[in-house]
Amino acid sequence: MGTYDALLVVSFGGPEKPDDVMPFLENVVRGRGIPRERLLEVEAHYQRFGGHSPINRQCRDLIAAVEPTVDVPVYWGNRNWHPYLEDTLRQMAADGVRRAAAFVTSAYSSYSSCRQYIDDIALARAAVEGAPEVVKLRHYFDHPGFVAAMVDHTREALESLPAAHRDAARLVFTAHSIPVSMANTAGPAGGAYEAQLRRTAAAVAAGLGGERGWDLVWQSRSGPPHVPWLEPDVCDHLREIDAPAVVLVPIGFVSDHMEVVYDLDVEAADLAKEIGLPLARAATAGTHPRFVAMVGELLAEPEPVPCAASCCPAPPRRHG
Ligand SMILES: CC1=C(CCC(=O)O)c2cc3nc(cc4[nH]c(cc5[nH]c(cc1n2)c(C)c5CCC(=O)O)c(CCC(=O)O)c4C)C(CCC(=O)O)=C3C
Ligand SMILES: [Fe+2]
Repeated sequence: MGTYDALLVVSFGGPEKPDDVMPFLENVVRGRGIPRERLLEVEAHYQRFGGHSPINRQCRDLIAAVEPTVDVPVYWGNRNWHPYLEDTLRQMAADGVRRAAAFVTSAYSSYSSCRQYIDDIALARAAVEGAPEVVKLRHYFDHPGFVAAMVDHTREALESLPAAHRDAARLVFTAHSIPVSMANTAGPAGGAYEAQLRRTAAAVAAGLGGERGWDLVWQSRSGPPHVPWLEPDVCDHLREIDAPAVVLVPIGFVSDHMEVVYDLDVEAADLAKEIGLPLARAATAGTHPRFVAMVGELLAEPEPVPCAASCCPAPPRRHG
C-alpha cells in the first residue's frame, strides 16, 4: 500500500464519564468565544447521556472493521480528548513509524472540518521528537463508498416510516452549522463546505432512484447569537416544512455521535412528535461495509496533493 507504514485515524474525541465533560468542552472551545451559557447547555446534553459520548466507541468500531482490510498497523488519535494525537504520535515514533496516512472522521472542507485537523496534527507532531510524517488522505464526501453507505441507510429509514407516507416523504439532509464567515472561506475558492454537502446530498437522493424532494439544513449551531451561522436550523425547517413525513439524513457526519443523538434524536424528534410530523433518522456511515472498504481504497490511492496553505483559513482567535 504505497508509501505509508501506518494508518492514523484522527477524530474529534468525546468524554466517556461525567467528570470528563467540562474539561473536554473547555478543550473544544478554547479561544473560540463560545458563551458560557451555551457551554452549560451542551454540558447538560452530555450529562443526560451519563457524561458519555458515543464517538470513541464508534472510532474503535471503525478501526476494528478497517484493521483486517489494510496491511499496515492502525493508530488512533483525537483532537479534543484521550487518546490525544500527541500521545499517539509518541507511541508511533516509539514503534518506528516513519510515514503515516491520516484518515480524518470528517469528509468536507472548511476550517472546522479540515484545516483544524491539519493544524492539530502539526502541533502534535511539533511536540514529539522523531514524530512520523503524517499525510492527510483526501476529502471523501463524494467517494462512492460514503455515498453508497448513506443511500443504504436512507433507504432503511424510509422503510421504517408508515407505508402510507413513504413515497412522499421528504429527505432533510443535515450538517453542522458553521459561521457564515467560515463557510465563505471554505476550500480553495470559498463556499466549498456547502457546495460539497449539496453534491453529496444530490448523489444520495439520486442513488435512491425516483424524484424525491430534498433540502439541506443545519444543526448544532454554537457561537454568540450576534455572529451569523449557516441557516436554517433543522428544527425551524421542520416547523415550516410542507411534507407528509421526513427522513433526516445527517450527511455532515460519519458516525452517530452526540451531535446526532442529541440534536436530532432528542431535539428534532421531540419537535416532530409535538407537531405530529412522522420522522425517521438515517444512520450515519458508521461501519457500513462500503464505508469501511473506502478507507482501504483511499490508502491505496496515489498520495494526495496537500491543501494550499490559504485554503480554509482559521477564524480570528478570541480570548476566554
Ligand atoms: C463542521 C463541524 C463538525 C463536523 C466535522 C467534524 O466531525 O469534525 C463538527 C463535529 C463535531 N462537533 C462536536 C462537538 C462540539 N462542537 C462544538 C463547537 C463547534 N463545532 C463546530 C463545527 C463542527 N463540529 C464549530 C464551528 C464550533 C464552534 C467552536 C469552534 O469554532 O470550534 C462544541 C462546543 C459546544 C457547542 O456546541 O457550542 C462541541 C461539544 C463533535 C463531538 C460529538 C461527540 O462528543 O459525540 C463532533 C464530531
Ligand atoms: Fe462541533
